[in-house]
Amino acid sequence: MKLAKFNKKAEIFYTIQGEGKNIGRPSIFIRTSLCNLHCSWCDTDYTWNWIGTPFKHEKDAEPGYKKYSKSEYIVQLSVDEIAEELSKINCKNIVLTGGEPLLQQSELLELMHLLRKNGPTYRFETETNGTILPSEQFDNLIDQYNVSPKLKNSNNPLKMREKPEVYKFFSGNAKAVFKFVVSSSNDLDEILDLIARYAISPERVYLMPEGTSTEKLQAKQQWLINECKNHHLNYTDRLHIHIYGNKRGV
Ligand SMILES: Nc1nc2[nH]cc(C(=O)O)c2c(=O)[nH]1
Ligand code: SF4
Ligand SMILES: [Mg+2]
Repeated sequence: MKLAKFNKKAEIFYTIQGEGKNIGRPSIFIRTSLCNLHCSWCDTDYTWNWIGTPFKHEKDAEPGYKKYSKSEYIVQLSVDEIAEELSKINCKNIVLTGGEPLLQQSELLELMHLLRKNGPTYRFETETNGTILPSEQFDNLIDQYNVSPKLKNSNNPLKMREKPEVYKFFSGNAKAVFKFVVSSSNDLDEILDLIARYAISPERVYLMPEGTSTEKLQAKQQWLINECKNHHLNYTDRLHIHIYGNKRGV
């Protein structure tokens, strides 16, 4: 499986879930590489913004920002090697993230199989951008989908970011919760429109401010919480940013 490479090793880390329904829960994160979308504010751009690709990123304006080389930012690990890494950590809540983890769902399925066989108390969550259908076998093993539909503010073309059959699948799946990244007040109408069109129940929706610093998150907090109250949606912070800052592996 292709995982994000960090300090010459696979980006597998034990921390607390910083976002959404299980905020605060001790969890092991496995960060897969590769993504099928290219959000201009993505904070894991080292999983997709490869040298030679035409994708734009907010950080293009920063002096010294460079696209990534696959050999420096991808590490290939077998399912057995990943299971071996996980066995060293005393935690059974696994969060599959990326990039877009469902691009490698057959390998992740194998990993979940293997882990459950050896430890039936393992629990699996996957983060996903909601554009790829999980297989029936994957759906049988996963416990929770954290679906994060991408909006206009991500700068992905509509045809790539909104896959109606996939949104319908997740809307009808009781294991799915939805997490919308909110950049500005312009995003609200678009979110409410998606919730209405796909009949997503409000108690399964989390609105999360976009930002990779406490200052940026707090600037949106009061306003966004008011919108959550108005529309009976949940607010979620990005707890790990407040605790650790914008760092990898936390
Ligand atoms: N602590 C922590 N919580 C997270 N929740 C979602 C994350 C992600 O990058 O997918 C993430 C992450 O990178 N760290
Ligand atoms: S879908 Fe997620 S990982 Fe992919 S570019 Fe967007 S924010 Fe980054
Ligand atoms: Mg993240």
